[in-house]
Amino acid sequence: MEIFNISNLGQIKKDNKRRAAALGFFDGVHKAHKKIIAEMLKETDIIPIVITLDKSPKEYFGHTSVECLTPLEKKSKIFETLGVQEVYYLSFNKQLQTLSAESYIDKVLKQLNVEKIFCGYDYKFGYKGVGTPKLIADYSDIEVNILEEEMIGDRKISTTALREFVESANFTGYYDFTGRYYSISGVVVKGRQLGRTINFPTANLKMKSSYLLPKTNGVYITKTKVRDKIYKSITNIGYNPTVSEVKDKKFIETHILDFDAEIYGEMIEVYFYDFLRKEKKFESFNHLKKQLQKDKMVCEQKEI
Ligand SMILES: Cc1cc2nc3c(=O)[nH]c(=O)nc-3n(C[C@H](O)[C@H](O)[C@H](O)COP(=O)(O)O)c2cc1C
Ligand SMILES: Nc1ncnc2c1ncn2[C@@H]1O[C@H](COP(=O)(O)OP(=O)(O)O)[C@@H](O)[C@H]1O
Repeated sequence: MEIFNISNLGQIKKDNKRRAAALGFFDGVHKAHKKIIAEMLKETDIIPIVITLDKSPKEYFGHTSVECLTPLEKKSKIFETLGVQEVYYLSFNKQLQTLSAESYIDKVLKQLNVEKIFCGYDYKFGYKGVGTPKLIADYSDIEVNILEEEMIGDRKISTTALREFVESANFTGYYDFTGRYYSISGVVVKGRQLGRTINFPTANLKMKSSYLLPKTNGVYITKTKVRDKIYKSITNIGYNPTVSEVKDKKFIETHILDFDAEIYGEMIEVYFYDFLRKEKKFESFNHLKKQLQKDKMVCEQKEI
């Protein structure tokens, strides 16, 4: 799969390849997103591509980073496993924000020889979001395919639903709506080096992107992918009140079961399965150690 980071629309070069494009922001890549992509992939004689943004308009207008479910790298990996051949991340900058809906069709869709588009019923684009799938059909010869609202039970499949699932630690809900357990990736960095002194080394995660996290600080039953293998793990999100008074920076650290290797600087991925308990301030480090032994036992016994 090829990835194109487009900071200026002039970078999109005309060629003679015919394309079908899935359009949208795709945060979380849920089952409705996957259906849009699957519909596109039924077109076998034409290159299947995704055209999306490098950041959400909300992030652009709010001038802050918004925690997301699938930062670009993760999103790209998912697109690749689904069979997408090209992804275009358009920089959401002044040029794109002020581009009229018609110019978007001319400078992006037509320039890429897009013959068919696939999108959700609520897809909007162009300056002030006035562009709709209907406008594409009226303004061009491009075939427009719209996926109507998809439900699971009585709930609409949406990124909003996924965000609620993550924040409230409803990881089975997230799984049901996406087909994947929620995961975050990061590099292992040095901490206080205390964990090993109680036989609980804990890999401290430094995330490259800003992920949405469960709201409650505490311990989660997780699995961790390290060096291409997956292990059970117990992961704490919080301020480590037993060893620290300050609350300026949240730590995410995981003790990987049945694993023993130095992994500083390596990339790991933590998949969330269940909430175990809230983070507590213990009387002593030894009391924390006893609790960690219990946490580990629960994790060992849990079928995940
Ligand atoms: C599964 C797990 C549960 C934890 N629970 C708590 C807790 O309830 N309270 C707390 O203060 N710290 C908790 N911690 C964080 C520890 O304080 C921290 O891992 C320890 O101080 C070692 O830190 P280090 O990696 O910087 O050496 C937990 C860590 C893990 C991995
Ligand atoms: N089972 C394990 N789980 C997590 N980290 C492990 C494990 N075995 C070895 N390690 C290594 O030990 C480090 C954590 O030890 P710790 O004493 O908590 O140090 P730090 O405070 O730097 O995190 C990890 O970053 C990793 O390199």
